[in-house]
Amino acid sequence: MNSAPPADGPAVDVRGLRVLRGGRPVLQEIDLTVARGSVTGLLGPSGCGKTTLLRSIVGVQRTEAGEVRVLGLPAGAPALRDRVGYVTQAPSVHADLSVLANLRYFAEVLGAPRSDPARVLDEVGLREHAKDLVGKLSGGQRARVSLAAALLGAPELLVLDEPTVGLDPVLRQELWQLFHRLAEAGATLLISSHVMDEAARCTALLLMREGRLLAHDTPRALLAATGTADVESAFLALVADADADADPGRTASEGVS
Ligand SMILES: Nc1ncnc2c1ncn2[C@@H]1O[C@H](COP(=O)(O)OP(=O)(O)OP(=O)(O)O)[C@@H](O)[C@H]1O
Repeated sequence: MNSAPPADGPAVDVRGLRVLRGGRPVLQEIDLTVARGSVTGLLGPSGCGKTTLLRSIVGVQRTEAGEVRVLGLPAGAPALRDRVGYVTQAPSVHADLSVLANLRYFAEVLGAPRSDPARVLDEVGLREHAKDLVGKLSGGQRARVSLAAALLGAPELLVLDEPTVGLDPVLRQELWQLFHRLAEAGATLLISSHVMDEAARCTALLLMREGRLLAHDTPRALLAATGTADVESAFLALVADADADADPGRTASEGVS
């Protein structure tokens, strides 16, 4: 008999994930869970594999090995379509339609309530721009239209790829407040960033480097474990540890030279 997936398991459960892109391994031995209701930050330098990991979680990335489960189901399962919202780095909204027309269109496709476009417009602070053509908006405004589209239907998991890039500090702060409001209302947020100072705003952190997970902890526990005062220093300490583990001879020879 098929039992229903547990509603209290992790929002995301990744085991032994390995991904090749262009014939090269870009994710290796990734094991992680994302707790329901968390605001989890996925941090790491440009090119370390953040987007590839997010794509694997939303089920649009071909994987080589391992298992990715989302809300108890295999990543990309049709039943997850309206339960997972995904915002890519490139705006996925139509430039030649107004903001509201875009949101009405996506609401229709998703079968979201008719009142949803107005609700999400308010949430991202774009109500005054409802009638503007998306193509005439600023980059930051366009990014918020993509975010609004992902909020339609109130998905349980939101996967956001660098949602605050190019936004001014006030807007960034407003968006982080929105992320926490959504989490308090029961959603789970997985948010990538290469800006380490955004880490402190997360309830959990995944630190990545060169296709591997370096750490998975709360910001506070990470600072305590590394004896550092900020996440950037913690990251550098973890990198130094990982390098020493990978090449103990280097540290030893550095010690005698
Ligand atoms: N379509 C592709 N074909 C081949 N290799 C790719 C492709 N897309 C990405 N890669 C490679 O995969 C690796 C991981 O890329 P990915 O976009 O996941 O990193 P990222 O951490 O999200 O980077 P950024 O912060 O710059 O967006 C990089 O080395 C990149 O060059």
